[in-house]
Amino acid sequence: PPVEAGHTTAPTASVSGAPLPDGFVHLADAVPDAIQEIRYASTYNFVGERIDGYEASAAILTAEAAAALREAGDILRTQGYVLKVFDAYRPQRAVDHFVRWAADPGDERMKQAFYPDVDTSRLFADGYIAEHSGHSRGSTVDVTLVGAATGREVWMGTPFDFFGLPSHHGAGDAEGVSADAAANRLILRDAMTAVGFVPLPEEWWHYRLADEPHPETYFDFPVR
Ligand SMILES: C[C@@H](N)C(=O)N[C@H](C)C(=O)O
Ligand SMILES: [Zn+2]
Repeated sequence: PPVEAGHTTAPTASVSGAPLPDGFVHLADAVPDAIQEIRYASTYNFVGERIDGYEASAAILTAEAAAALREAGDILRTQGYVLKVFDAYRPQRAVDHFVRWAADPGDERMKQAFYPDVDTSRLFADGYIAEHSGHSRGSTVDVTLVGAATGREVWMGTPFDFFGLPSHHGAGDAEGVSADAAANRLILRDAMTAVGFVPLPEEWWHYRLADEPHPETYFDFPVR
């Protein structure tokens, strides 16, 4: 997957080879045309290192979430887009890694790229990272659009995991988000909500399946 210069990708996904808990699927099997760029399996993310629990660069979801995502992909294909997934199931140990990282305010190596205007100490409090994340329940996904004809990511006004006001739904001119980018966010949001996902107000890329099968369970099996 493409990463910024100086950063590394993770080992290649084993895709369907690795056994998963009952009810979970590899997206490479369930939604094969979705592009994957699993940032927490690489060093190009807001921490700046590969995140605990990501042993492969693979997207995993509950079967229910994967089926809904597939439907969203079907809708978007008719409009000339394919989905790109940055994160899906996230082990609790990965979230714990985020918590440990945030407790060390001296480690701001990725601040300029990911949270230039937000103090590390505010990232959890302001809703950009969760100590108990829907991702760990297996039915939440971070996604964007790629043009089917161009193969290029559609501009959404900020990059993925840019923590700050410009990433909020409803951001516009005042936050430096163009009308085109705002319209692109709506294309994604309309497709995702049509199939049962709910957006997160603070992050245009983050969607949780409303009718998730494990609403109380935070899983910790590794991504492989
Ligand atoms: C860290 C970011 N990609 C994300 O998913 N944030 C939400 C709030 C979460 O951690 O669940
Ligand atoms: Zn997310």
